[in-house]
Amino acid sequence: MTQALELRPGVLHWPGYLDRPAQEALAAALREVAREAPFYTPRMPRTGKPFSVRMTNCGPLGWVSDETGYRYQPTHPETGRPWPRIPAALMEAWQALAGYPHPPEACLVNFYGPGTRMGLHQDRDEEDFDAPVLSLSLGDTALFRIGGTGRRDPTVSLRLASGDALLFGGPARLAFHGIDRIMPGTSTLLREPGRINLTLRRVTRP
Ligand SMILES: O=C(O)CCC(=O)C(=O)O
Ligand SMILES: [Fe+2]
Repeated sequence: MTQALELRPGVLHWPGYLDRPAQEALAAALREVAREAPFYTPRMPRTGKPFSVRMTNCGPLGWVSDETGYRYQPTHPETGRPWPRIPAALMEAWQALAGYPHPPEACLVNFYGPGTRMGLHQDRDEEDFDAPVLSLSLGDTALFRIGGTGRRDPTVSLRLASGDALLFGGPARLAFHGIDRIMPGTSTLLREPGRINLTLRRVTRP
């Protein structure tokens, strides 16, 4: 396994955690996920403004957003069907990296097309903040930014490339983070230009 870099307390980065064959296998597993649970366009609470990022989920619960707010739910908001299972390779990554004895319950799958971004936010819709959030990236490199638990705290930027793993937990569990931009043409992994990010989350208290 590659060595983790600790960017600040509670934020760990494993560049190239998944090698190319593992990335290809995971991309194929995600195409299966997306066949059962198609990517959809979430909307902002209240305003209903569409996100530029498209999303789906796997696991017993999935994170969704629409006019009524952010929440976790067991079914896809458009098909009404249960989310597909979390691929085994992701469960293994959680076991290897999360340092948390209970399995993740949700895996949010984000698709960033060229030109999309994600504003600074906290992941705080979970009941269990003792568990970290584990992120894996596939496809084009992203410029990721992470700060402290205050919106105006100073931030650090890093590139998340295909195969990279990133964990934030402990003192950084509620750190503000976001994606400033996607760098086109930086990966040949996916069939279309863009980036997939997966975040594994524990939602309920065990
Ligand atoms: O795309 C990323 O690397 C981060 C995604 C994220 O912060 C989220 O889905 O909450
Ligand atoms: Fe997030």
